[in-house]
Amino acid sequence: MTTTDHELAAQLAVSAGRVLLALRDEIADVPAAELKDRGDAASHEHLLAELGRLRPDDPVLSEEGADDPARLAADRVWIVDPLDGTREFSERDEDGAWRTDWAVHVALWERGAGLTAGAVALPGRDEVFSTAEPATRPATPSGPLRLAVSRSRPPALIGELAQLTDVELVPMGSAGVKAMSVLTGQCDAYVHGGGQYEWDSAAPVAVASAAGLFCSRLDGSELEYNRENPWLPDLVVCETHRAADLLDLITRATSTGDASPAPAKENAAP
Ligand SMILES: Nc1ncnc2c1ncn2[C@@H]1O[C@H](COP(=O)(O)O)[C@@H](OP(=O)(O)O)[C@H]1O
Ligand SMILES: [Mg+2]
Repeated sequence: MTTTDHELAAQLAVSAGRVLLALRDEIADVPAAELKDRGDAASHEHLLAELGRLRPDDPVLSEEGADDPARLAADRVWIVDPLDGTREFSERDEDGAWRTDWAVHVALWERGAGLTAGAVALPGRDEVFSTAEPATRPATPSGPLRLAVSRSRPPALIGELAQLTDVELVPMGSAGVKAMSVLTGQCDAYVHGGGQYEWDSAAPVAVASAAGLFCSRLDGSELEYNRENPWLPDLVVCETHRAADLLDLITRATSTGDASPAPAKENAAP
């Protein structure tokens, strides 16, 4: 039986997560920097090997690999972040348990259609969200807007939003974990500005969109993938009915200026 792209995205995100958990068990005592580097590399190698075996004609855009110029002419490109929330993967909480707010992202982009399949695995929680089985966001009680926000580098924009409306900030690591927190109802929105790359948001946006959530740039424009420069610095994920009000709020917050200039590319083409 052939595996669909939806199923493959989910299987690969889960199997890369297993590689990461096994590696961390094996080398738990190494310094955090080494754990991060070896985690990034092991998951990347696993994903590249499996995609090479199972989808040999499709180029891959990975945070951890040299950019493959062939992707710009390809009709199908896998966009993967082998370990999103790398910092959190290497850290323990105050009780000494490993943090669980890190993810594996696997997405498929197709020419003319955009993101068509994807999966976000949260291996530390034994969870996977994918386009194979789109989830439905549960109804949540009304109250302050619960915003998922970076725990290590919250964008200036978030402080400006908090001046304009009643918000509850919910800090956590990983773009995938934050986007999935909107899907599970833990948060009402994920708003990010100031920097990110296509691999940080591709799979979360594929999964969130398939589940009926609204996803766009901060100015409400479409998120575009497989661009020559993978810098994609901002993002909104929320329920559809909140989108107009939230984008209006973001416009008012950013009118005071939260410019996010593109840095030099970190994984420039060879
Ligand atoms: N200002 C910025 N510039 C570049 N990347 C950023 C960024 N802010 C967040 N990111 C990336 O987005 C992901 C989620 O970050 P955060 O948890 O802080 O929200 C992380 O991916 P990686 O862990 O894959 O590097 C992080 O590197
Ligand atoms: Mg990332």
